[in-house]
Amino acid sequence: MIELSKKISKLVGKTNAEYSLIKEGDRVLVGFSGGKDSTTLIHALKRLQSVAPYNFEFKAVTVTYGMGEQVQFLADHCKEHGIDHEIVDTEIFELAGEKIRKNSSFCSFFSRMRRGYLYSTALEQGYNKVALGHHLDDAMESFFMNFFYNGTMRSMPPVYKAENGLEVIRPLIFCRERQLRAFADSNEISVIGDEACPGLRFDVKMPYARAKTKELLAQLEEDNPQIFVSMKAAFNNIQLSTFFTNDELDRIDPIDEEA
Ligand SMILES: Nc1ncnc2c1ncn2[C@@H]1O[C@H](COP(=O)(O)OP(=O)(O)OP(=O)(O)O)[C@@H](O)[C@H]1O
Repeated sequence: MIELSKKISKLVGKTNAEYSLIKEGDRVLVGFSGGKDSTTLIHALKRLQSVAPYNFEFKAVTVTYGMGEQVQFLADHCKEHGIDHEIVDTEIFELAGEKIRKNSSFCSFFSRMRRGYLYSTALEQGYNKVALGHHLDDAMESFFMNFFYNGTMRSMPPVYKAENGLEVIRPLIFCRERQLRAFADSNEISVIGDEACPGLRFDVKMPYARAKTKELLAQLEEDNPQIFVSMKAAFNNIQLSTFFTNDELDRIDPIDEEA
């Protein structure tokens, strides 16, 4: 029997309610890589399905890249736990060699292509939402990577509407990565490692920015264990008029913090 911690199921329930992620009648396609995050996600949704006062459907979908990946064990895992599952086989790996844009990281190329297959499968099969297993550490890392290396301030919202009309939801967005790792470990579920990005098989630009940012946040958290609490609060407390965007400036600042 799979044990989902109270903490995770409470966080998922709360996030779901606060952002109206899943509602009555929703059909949710879940991106299931077999990593610890999306493995937790399918079990968290299974649990939500059993306790929520409304009905919704979901199916786990695994996209393969055409690299001869062995994913039958993921189908077996879902079958064992009564979760619908489908494998979508693609040739992304072959395409990557030909089509990758200069200076774009291979991991982001794979991620974009994979997302495309998840979207088209959802649309073809009448799903209205796509759920992904991103968590709070992902949101913060992504924010700081963009901040430090890409000159933009952006992160990962709990929900957004894609151009094709699908809603993309992230029910684990307030869970810490270590909680998801603990879930997989304590249930002795064999998961695909985080280094599974197929881009790492090419001798090209590695995800240096992510590794550096992860390391930095871990160091900062050692000194200040509350740092993620503060960062999460900050994401709900954005004061646009204190930045440099001309259109957002108030012009009159009653308390000049820097004075
Ligand atoms: N091969 C795949 N097939 C289907 N969905 C995927 C696949 N790879 C990733 N996803 C989805 O995209 C999300 C983000 O992918 P990313 O590679 O950044 O995840 P990760 O942090 O390694 O997560 P996970 O532990 O779930 O693999 C995953 O949590 C999952 O929902």
